[in-house]
Amino acid sequence: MKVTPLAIPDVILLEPKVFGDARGFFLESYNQESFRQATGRNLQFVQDNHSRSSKGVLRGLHYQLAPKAQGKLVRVVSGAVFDVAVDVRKGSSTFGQWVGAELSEENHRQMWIPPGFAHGFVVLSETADFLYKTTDYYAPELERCIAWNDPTIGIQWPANINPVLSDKDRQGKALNEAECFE
Ligand SMILES: Cc1cn([C@H]2C[C@H](O)[C@@H](COP(=O)(O)OP(=O)(O)O[C@H]3O[C@H](C)C(=O)[C@H](O)[C@H]3O)O2)c(=O)[nH]c1=O
Repeated sequence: MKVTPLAIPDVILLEPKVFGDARGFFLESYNQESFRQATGRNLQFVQDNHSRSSKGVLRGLHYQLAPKAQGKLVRVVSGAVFDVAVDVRKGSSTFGQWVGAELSEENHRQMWIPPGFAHGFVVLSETADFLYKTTDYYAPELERCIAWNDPTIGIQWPANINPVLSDKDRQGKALNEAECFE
């Protein structure tokens, strides 16, 4: 597996080995020991999620506060998205900074987003199936949303997106008003 820490090195891009043959391909989408070696974290994931979105849908920027902060291991099995993580840990030297990468069925990339980061993505293809594992359970009462276009974060989303947002995401808070991690 190829392991690439991003500009905020806690966020890691993982590219599993793909075994192609005349039938198609095989890859290990998750291997606990490989993940531990790649991230130095021996984690238990407790939930698998799957969302399907059409082109231009933007989901995020979401995170759950402690004690239900979620680490996420995300991937795309059909289509393509631009995936983003934002450091919302007040004590971090990279607080308010973001990293992003294109995840797609073609590149098989996965992104490890630790607890303490807001997460979101925008769909680049006609549709995208987004699968991810989380290290804690869904806790809506602890879920928070930061505005996708907060100028103090300054995410460089792909050009010309006109995002389709949920009501919740349309009401995302500015980072300086949001409840963050200490
Ligand atoms: C996240 C979640 C949602 N739901 C229910 C709650 C709603 O009735 C429905 C849609 O939820 P929501 O609009 O919050 O889904 P997304 O906008 O895809 O939210 C996710 O999108 C961003 C990108 C994330 O990183 C989070 O994992 C998560 O916040 O599914 C559940 O039952 N369990 C869950 O774990």
